[in-house]
Amino acid sequence: MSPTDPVLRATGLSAGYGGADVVRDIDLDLVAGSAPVGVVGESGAGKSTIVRALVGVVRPTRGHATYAGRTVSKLSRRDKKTFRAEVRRVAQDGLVGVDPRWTVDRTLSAALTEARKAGRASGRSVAGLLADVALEPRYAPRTVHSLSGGEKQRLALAVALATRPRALLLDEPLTAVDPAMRGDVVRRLHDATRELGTAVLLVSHDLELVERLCPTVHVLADGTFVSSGPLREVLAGSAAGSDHPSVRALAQAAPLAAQRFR
Ligand SMILES: Nc1ncnc2c1ncn2[C@@H]1O[C@H](COP(=O)(O)OP(=O)(O)OP(=O)(O)O)[C@@H](O)[C@H]1O
Repeated sequence: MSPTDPVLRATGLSAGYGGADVVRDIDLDLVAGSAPVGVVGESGAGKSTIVRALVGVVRPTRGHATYAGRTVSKLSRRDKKTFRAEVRRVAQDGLVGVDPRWTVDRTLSAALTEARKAGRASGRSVAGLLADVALEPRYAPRTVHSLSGGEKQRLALAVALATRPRALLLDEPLTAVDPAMRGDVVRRLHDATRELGTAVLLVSHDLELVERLCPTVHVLADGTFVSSGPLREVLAGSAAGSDHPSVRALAQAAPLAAQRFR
């Protein structure tokens, strides 16, 4: 695979539930080392469904998701293991599969050991991972269940970073992190993913967060990407497709953000 080939690609991807498509004809490239890509759109538009289809949790009804050129839904058992280490999804409810009785230190040490076994060692330490998500060293001896919602979300990001992922799919990753803290976390996450060469997809309602991290965004409406470009241009109405009613509604629903970007 050449460095400019997409790690993850959706081509004409349609997917949904119970035989009804929620998203249609989605084209998306995530290239290692390139800038993060954002997806915004109203609640229920299908943003999470795109992420689920990219990781193979939801099977496309048309088109496909490919990982390093291979169809995600047809990966062999062995390739799936590599896929899970190299493509990490962090959703709102964050810490899936983590024992809440473990300490933060043990959780991250275990993630680093797994990464080494998978040949994905990043050279990071527990302290480095904590710093990547703006958690202070004093959190290391704390048990996972004692953390606040926002701290758990940051720990989930640190666990994902431990495997030096080729792609990180972030689905509302910082909803519980207080707004004052969010900027710092985003800055550090941005630096860490750039250093690791990780391709990032960010799905969020938080336009400020998307604007900070993603030079390019796609607006999802009626199951398809109706407008794409820098968020500033999308909200100001000067990007391709940004005269779509759903894009105008998005700009109106976020008047402060739209004003900031004007
Ligand atoms: N497991 C499921 N079975 C049936 N329908 C589902 C399932 N998961 C999601 N849906 C429906 O698919 C549509 C898209 O859901 P999805 O979670 O992808 O939207 P979203 O844009 O991420 O929404 P939000 O911003 O509120 O998280 C919604 O109408 C939702 O009710």
